[in-house]
Order: sequence, then structure tokens, then C-alpha cells
Amino acid sequence: MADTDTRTGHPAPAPTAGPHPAAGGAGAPTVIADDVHIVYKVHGAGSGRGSAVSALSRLARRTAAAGTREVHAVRGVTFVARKGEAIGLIGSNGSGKSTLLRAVAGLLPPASGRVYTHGQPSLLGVNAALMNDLTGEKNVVLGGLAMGLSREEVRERYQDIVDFSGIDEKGDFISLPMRTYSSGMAARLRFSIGAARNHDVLLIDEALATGDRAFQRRSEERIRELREEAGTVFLVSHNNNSIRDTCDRVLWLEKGELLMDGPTEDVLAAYEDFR
Ligand SMILES: Nc1ncnc2c1ncn2[C@@H]1O[C@H](COP(=O)(O)OP(=O)(O)OP(=O)(O)O)[C@@H](O)[C@H]1O
Repeated sequence: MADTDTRTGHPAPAPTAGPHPAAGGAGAPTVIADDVHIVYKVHGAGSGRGSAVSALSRLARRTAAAGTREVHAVRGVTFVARKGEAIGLIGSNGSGKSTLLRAVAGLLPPASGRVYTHGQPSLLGVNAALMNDLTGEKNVVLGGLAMGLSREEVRERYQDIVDFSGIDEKGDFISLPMRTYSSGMAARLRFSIGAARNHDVLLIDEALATGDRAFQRRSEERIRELREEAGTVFLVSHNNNSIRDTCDRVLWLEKGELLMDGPTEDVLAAYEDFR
């Protein structure tokens, strides 16, 4: 499998920094972020200070807030992730964790810098494009096919996916349309579909925050299995215990900058002091 530059889709050049174990070997790089900057452009942003007075006077004048404002969400982040690693992303609200995850998934182009990935990264919950008007049952099948499973594989894994999600524990919900699900149930089903396949690079955003303790335990167990199947897992969570139980390495972001990158216990200790 060729390395891909998620920005251009072109084959990536060999990385120029850090050790390079033989491609495909244990601990080979799966994601390289090289001085990544992500800038959102917000169109129609107000030019004032956002006070109630200026908002009211704009309303009275019936003028839309004009102009474009930039939000520099990720600032010069560099790291190398390797096969078999589970990496937690932590940081205060708005520090850029989800943005960085979406950039690794290839969903946001860096304003500058590059993200190189070995294999196809999957952002759990986004890659499974579920449809609200279809039943959970149909969504499991469609989601499985959309992830590249064959019909046969979907059939084999169907019951495991439903059991894993726990959707049917309190009645026959799987045969109801997804719009009847609570947001937690929908998130659990998305996680279960996504986790039914092995991923080269699996990206999870707060998935463990949904569901009860039993579901969280199943998720943590599944993440450990996915790691053993030689992939790389990234987990964004505000729950330090989930990070502690699941990850062996942590990246700590604040205001878009990578403050610390190291073993879970060291980074969490520094983060807990900071907070
Ligand atoms: N679609 C967007 N358009 C404009 N700005 C955005 C957008 N998404 C995020 N931002 C801004 O980018 C910055 C980083 O946001 P991001 O969601 O990546 O942070 P986060 O660390 O995941 O936050 P949280 O822990 O609250 O989920 C914030 O300042 C946020 O307001």
C-alpha cells in the first residue's frame, strides 16, 4: 500500500525527519504530521466586538454581518504515529483536537504543512454515512458496504455489530428508523459499525463518552484489539480515565499548539497540574 498525501492524494515523498523503520515492519510510521497549520475561514463574520449593542444595531439596520474572519485552529503541529500505537488527544475546549483529527482523516486541507498517511484513515462516525429514515438494520448493512465490507462479510458480522451496540437490549429498536434513536444510541451504532472492520488508522472522537459503562468497556476492549491487529488508533476524549485505560501515548494541544507529546502518565500528570 502506498503512502498518500491526504492534501493532494499524490504518493508521499519519504519523510525527511525522524527514524524510518522498514515500511510494513512493526512500529512503521502510519501518520506523519509535518508542521501542520489549519485555518478556518468564517464567512459573514461580524467586524465589531460582538457586543449586544452592535448585534442589536445590525438587526435594526437589517444588515448582515459582513467580512471574513480566520480562525487559526491548529498551529505548526508535528508528530509521527506508528503501527500499534494508541494515541490520546487531550486539551481544553477549542484547543484544536477535533480539527487535527479531521485533518488526519483528510477531511480538512492544511493551510500549510503536510499530513502523510499509510493506508486509509477512518474517522469513526463520519465514514459510516447513516440515514435517519432507514432502520438500524438497513443502516448496519449500508454502513458495512460503505466501509468496503462484502455482502457476505456484512452478513457474518451483522449480529455482532447489533450486539456490540446494545441497541436491542431494551426492545426491538434495530428494526425502527434511526430518527427514533436517542443521540447516544445513534452514536453507539455508528461506533459499532465502524469498529466491525480492521482499520490501518482509526480516528475516534469522544465515542467513548456515549453510552453506559458497559458499552464504554466493550469499546475500550475493541480499541485494544484493533491496536493488536496492527493499526494505529487516535482517541479524542475529555475523559482522562478512558485515555489512561486505552492509550499509551498522548498529544496535548492548547490553543492549537502541541504542548507535550509523550507517555500517557507523564502527559496526563502535567495536564492535570495545568488544570
Ligand atoms: N467549522 C469551523 N469553522 C470555524 N471555526 C471552527 C470550526 N470548527 C472549529 N472551529 C474553531 O477552531 C478551534 C478548534 O476547535 P476544535 O473543535 O478543533 O477544538 P477541540 O479541542 O476539539 O474542542 P472541544 O474539546 O470543545 O470539542 C476553536 O477555536 C473553534 O471555535
